[in-house]
Amino acid sequence: MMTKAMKKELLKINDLSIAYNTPRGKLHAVRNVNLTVHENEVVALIGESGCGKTTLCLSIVQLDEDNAQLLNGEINYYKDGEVKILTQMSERDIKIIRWQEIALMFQASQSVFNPVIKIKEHFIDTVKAHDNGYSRKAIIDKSKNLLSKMQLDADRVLNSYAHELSGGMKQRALIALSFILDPKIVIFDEPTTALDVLTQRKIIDLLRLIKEEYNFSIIIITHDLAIAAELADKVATMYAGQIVENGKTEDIFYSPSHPYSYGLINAVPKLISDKCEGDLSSIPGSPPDLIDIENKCQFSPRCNFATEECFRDEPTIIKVGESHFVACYNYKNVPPIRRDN
Ligand SMILES: Nc1ncnc2c1ncn2[C@@H]1O[C@H](COP(=O)(O)OP(=O)(O)OP(=O)(O)O)[C@@H](O)[C@H]1O
Repeated sequence: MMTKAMKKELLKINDLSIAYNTPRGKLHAVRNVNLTVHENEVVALIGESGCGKTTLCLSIVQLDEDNAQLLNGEINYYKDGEVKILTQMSERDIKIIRWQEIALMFQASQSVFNPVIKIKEHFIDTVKAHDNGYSRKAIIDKSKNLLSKMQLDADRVLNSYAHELSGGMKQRALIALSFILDPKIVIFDEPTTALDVLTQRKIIDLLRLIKEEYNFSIIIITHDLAIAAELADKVATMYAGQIVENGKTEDIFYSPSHPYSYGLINAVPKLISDKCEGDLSSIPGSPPDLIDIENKCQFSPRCNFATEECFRDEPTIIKVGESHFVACYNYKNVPPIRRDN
């Protein structure tokens, strides 16, 4: 059996910085990010809106907006002993990687379904676009299998138009679609946001089931820390374009070392007990303007642990434990999360 320590690296983001060109100047949406995703690992990206999570994920498959600019760094994808530098690939080559190696399901993904063609044709088109030589029958069989795994009536869904399905059914059909080419990584950006609580619960349970059966990695962006706590092996907290903390899920949720992670988790007091509800809005203040970035810890104006040096210099990320990294001068002062509250 392969232990966690032996897991191979699949994706490696090295010192990545991305800015948006705006009329006010460069908006630094992703700043010096390092992140590794291993085979079969679930990585959750957490942090308030506007911290750079979506920009980071879009850059993995070069789907950034036109005004986005890669300032620095690279993203490596490892396959069969070879490394592919995603950030240097031509549009033609990256198109082969998308869906086939790295599938994406973004916030607005439900609109991916063209309203005038049946769901069945979306599965067929996606496979055919990658020229795999599958017959129509083979694609339908595989689609049925995946849709059934998502606990949908496969025949009905395949023969429906998107508007004939509920939001939860569409979302499950999309998840099935994202697996159709056996990708090695699936990126989910807020996969359950627009859904009611019961449907959210169901989708998370199904994701966990499908995850147990297939061998792939997940990067999940979520505002819902309960989802991160439940699904992820590793959590990266983003703030003002940076990963300010990164570690095993247990470390982040029970012994966070960054005051921002601590604040996010404390904003959801029942996170690790049976009531997993809450949002990320309860840390006073708001993230900084990413155009005029000062040389200081970006979280310092909102931080209860800040000292003089936090306002003088931006801390770099350092190792504070096995697989645990943090960018904070005062990480030692951040208390563990109490489990009994
Ligand atoms: N096309 C764009 N042009 C200019 N600025 C942008 C563009 N897209 C995003 N931004 C800005 O980049 C920053 C990072 O945004 P991003 O969407 O990556 O954050 P996020 O953490 O994913 O937030 P959310 O959860 O709301 O999607 C924000 O300040 C956002 O306003």
